[in-house]
Amino acid sequence: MNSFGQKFRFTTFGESHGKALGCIVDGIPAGLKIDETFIQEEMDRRKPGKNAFATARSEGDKVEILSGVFEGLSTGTPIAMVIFNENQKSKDYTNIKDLFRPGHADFTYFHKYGIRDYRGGGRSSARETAARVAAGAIAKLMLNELNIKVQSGICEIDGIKASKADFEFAKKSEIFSLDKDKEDFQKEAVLNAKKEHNSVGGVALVNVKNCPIGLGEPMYFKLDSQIANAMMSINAVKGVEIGDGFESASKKGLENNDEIRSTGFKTNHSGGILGGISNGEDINVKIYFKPTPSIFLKQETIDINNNEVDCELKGRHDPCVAIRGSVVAESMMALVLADMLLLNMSSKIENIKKVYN
Ligand SMILES: Cc1cc2nc3c(=O)[nH]c(=O)nc-3n(C[C@H](O)[C@H](O)[C@H](O)COP(=O)(O)O)c2cc1C
Ligand SMILES: C=C(O[C@@H]1CC(C(=O)O)=C[C@@H](OP(=O)(O)O)[C@H]1O)C(=O)O
Repeated sequence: MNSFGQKFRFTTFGESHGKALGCIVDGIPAGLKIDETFIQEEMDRRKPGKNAFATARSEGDKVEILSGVFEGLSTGTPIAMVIFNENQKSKDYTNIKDLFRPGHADFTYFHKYGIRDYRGGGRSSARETAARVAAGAIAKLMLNELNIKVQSGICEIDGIKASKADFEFAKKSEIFSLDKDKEDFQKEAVLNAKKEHNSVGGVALVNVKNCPIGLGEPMYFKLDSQIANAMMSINAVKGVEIGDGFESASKKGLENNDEIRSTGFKTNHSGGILGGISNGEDINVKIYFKPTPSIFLKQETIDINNNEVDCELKGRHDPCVAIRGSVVAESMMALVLADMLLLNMSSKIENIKKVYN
């Protein structure tokens, strides 16, 4: 078992078809107001079974706080939260008991551990990300105290790219699309893939406003390396871009540099991070999700005895994991920033103010 973070630490437990999942969050200063309504709102944004664009598995994802909170305030001791599974229906998964689903973690889990919870992938199911969102909500409550805002949305589905990033619209969109004009095309792509028993990939954008200058350790715990680590730890994430990301490699220096004025940077190609340290501009990160591996088309695979067999899946699956994945990415960003704030607070406390406003 491992945990995430150095000062704001969390670890999760539980399986998709087990009794419950949850997390333990440690390192939160005492006296933080723990708004349970806000935690639940965050859970509701990610939870499955809400609409045609998510898996049909219906879960309430109600969070119960077991420890670390007294009279609505954090006590400075570990906060444990539990979410009971309600809609496991493990009989749906008997057909995958002995075979490895192409694109999923079955093959590697089996070979690494010699035992595998085949009920929907067990620990490898992104059901685990419910617990991350609960932990991320606590991180957000801390960030809110410093007016640091983390938001996200979908900028691309099946190659259909948003040409704007309207986070207010994304909050209302069923698929969290950042672009009102592209939303219908993106939705159509998801529904078509679903109709064809297939799946599509997508890209989420996470944006941070009011991040103070100075977060990030300059060598081995650079802010961008920690963000990349956090995002790549989410199921199905295959790439992370900071600022202009991969496009920077094909630009000239003059085009890519962000010129500096007394009022701040003129542009933000760097995505708010220079030398592994936040520069006070918005942090922008793109997260690339592959298409859902569990699809309902016939595929070739092997079973645990190395026999070549056909794989024909049943069950309930997201047609596009990027949609709910964007909420998870937002939570992971909040967790990284909360950790970095606590890590850098003692030496950088005087910098916990935005210089340019
Ligand atoms: C929010 C979210 C929901 C997901 N839902 C499904 C799903 O319904 N079916 C599925 O096969 N994979 C789903 N995945 C992806 C798998 O969990 C993931 O591909 C698998 O664990 C293998 O890991 P890897 O893709 O990171 O290599 C989901 C991922 C996320 C982030
Ligand atoms: C249940 C959730 O998502 C699940 C993520 C997932 C996967 O393979 O990642 C597979 C499906 O469920 P199961 O584990 O039952 O096969 C999704 O429904 C959830 O997000 O709460």
